[in-house]
Amino acid sequence: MPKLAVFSVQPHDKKFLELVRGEKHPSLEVTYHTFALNTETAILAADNEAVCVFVNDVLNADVLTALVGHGVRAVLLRCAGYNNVDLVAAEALGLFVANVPSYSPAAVAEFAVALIQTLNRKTHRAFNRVREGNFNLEGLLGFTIRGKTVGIVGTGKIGVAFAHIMRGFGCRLLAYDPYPAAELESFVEFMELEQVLGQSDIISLHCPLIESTWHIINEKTLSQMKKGAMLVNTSRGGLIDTNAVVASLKAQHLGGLALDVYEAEAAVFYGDHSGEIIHDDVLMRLLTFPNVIICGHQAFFTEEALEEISGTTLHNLEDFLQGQPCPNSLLKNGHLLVRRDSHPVRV
Ligand SMILES: NC(=O)c1ccc[n+]([C@@H]2O[C@H](COP(=O)([O-])OP(=O)(O)OC[C@H]3O[C@@H](n4cnc5c(N)ncnc54)[C@H](O)[C@@H]3O)[C@@H](O)[C@H]2O)c1
Repeated sequence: MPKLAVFSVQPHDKKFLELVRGEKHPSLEVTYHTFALNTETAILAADNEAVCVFVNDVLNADVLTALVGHGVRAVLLRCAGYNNVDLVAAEALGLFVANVPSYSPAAVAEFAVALIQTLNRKTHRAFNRVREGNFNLEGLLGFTIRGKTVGIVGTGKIGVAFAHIMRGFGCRLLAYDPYPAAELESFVEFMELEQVLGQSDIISLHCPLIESTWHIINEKTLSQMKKGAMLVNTSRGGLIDTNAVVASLKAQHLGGLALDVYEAEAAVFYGDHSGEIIHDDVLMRLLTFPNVIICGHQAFFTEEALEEISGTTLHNLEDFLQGQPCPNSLLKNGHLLVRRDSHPVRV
C-alpha cells in the first residue's frame, strides 16, 4: 500500500485531499502533519514513498538528502511556485518532483485586484468605521482606476489573467517579461522593466522567485517608480527587498503597498500569533502604515483552486507510482527541466 506524508497541513488541506483520496485513491495511506518539513521533521517521512509539501516547507539539499535516506522517492508540491525546492540537489538524488502549475490563475489575479481596490477605496477602513456608527468619509478618498496605467511584471498564467481583468477596468497596460505572452500583444505594451516602473500608477508582480528576480524591487527600482505609485505582490515575498520598501514608504515615494506574500513569511504565516509577541520588526513596522495592506498568502484560497490542487497532487503521485510520464514533473527523466523561467533559487 503506497504511503504519503503530508506536511504543513491546514484543516482545508486535509478536507480536500481526503475527498480526492476517498474517491480516486482509496488504497493510499496518508499521514497528516500540521508542522512544516525541515531538517528536524524529515524523520517523520520515514518509510513513505512520497512527501507532500506547501510554499513554506524547506526542501534544501540537507532535507532532500535526509528524505532519500528515509526511503522517500517523490516530492509533491501542492502549489505552483517551487522556489523552496533545491531542484539541482533533487536531480542529483534522483527524486521525482512535481508541482501543480495551473490550479487557478484567475483566483490569484482576482485577489490582486481585490487588494488594489481595498487599498485604493479603503473598504477595510469603511467596514470598521461604519460598524462603530461613524459615517464620516474623511480619510477614505481613493482614485478612479479607469484611465490609469497598470504595469505587469511577469505575463505567465496569472499575469495574463490579471491583464484581462485590468483591461476590463479601462486601464492602459504595460508589461515586462523576458518572454512576453503572445496573447497579450494586441492590448498590452511590452517594454523594459525600468520603463514599466517609470510610467505605471499601479505595479503588480506576477513573476516567479528565481535567481534573477530575487529583490527585483529594491532601492534602485523603487526610485524608478512614479512618486505615489501602488505596488502589489501576490507572487513571492523574496521579489521585494522589504527594508527598501519601508524606506520608500517613509519617504512618501511609494504611495501604497499591497502584499499577499512576504519574504520572511515562513515564521508567521498560516499560524495564529495574536496572543504572542511577534519578533519580526520589519513586518510590524509595515503594519503601522495606513497605506499598506497585508494578507497571509491567501490569493490561491478558493474552493475551485483547492479542488484542483488536491486532484492534481494525487494524480502526480499516481503517475509516479505507475511509472507513467507526468506532465507536471519538474525533472524530466531525472534531469532538470530547462524551463524558460527556471533557474531555481538555491535554498
Ligand atoms: N499568492 C498565491 O497564493 C500564489 C498562488 C499561485 C502562484 N503564486 C506565485 O505566482 C507566480 C506566477 O505564477 P504563474 O502561474 O503565472 O507562473 P508562470 O510560470 O505561468 O509565469 C511566470 C512568468 O514570469 C516570467 N518571468 C520570468 N522571469 C522574469 C523576470 N525576470 N521578469 C519578469 N517576468 C519574468 C516568465 O517568463 C513567465 O511568463 C508563481 O511563481 C508563484 O510564485 C502565488
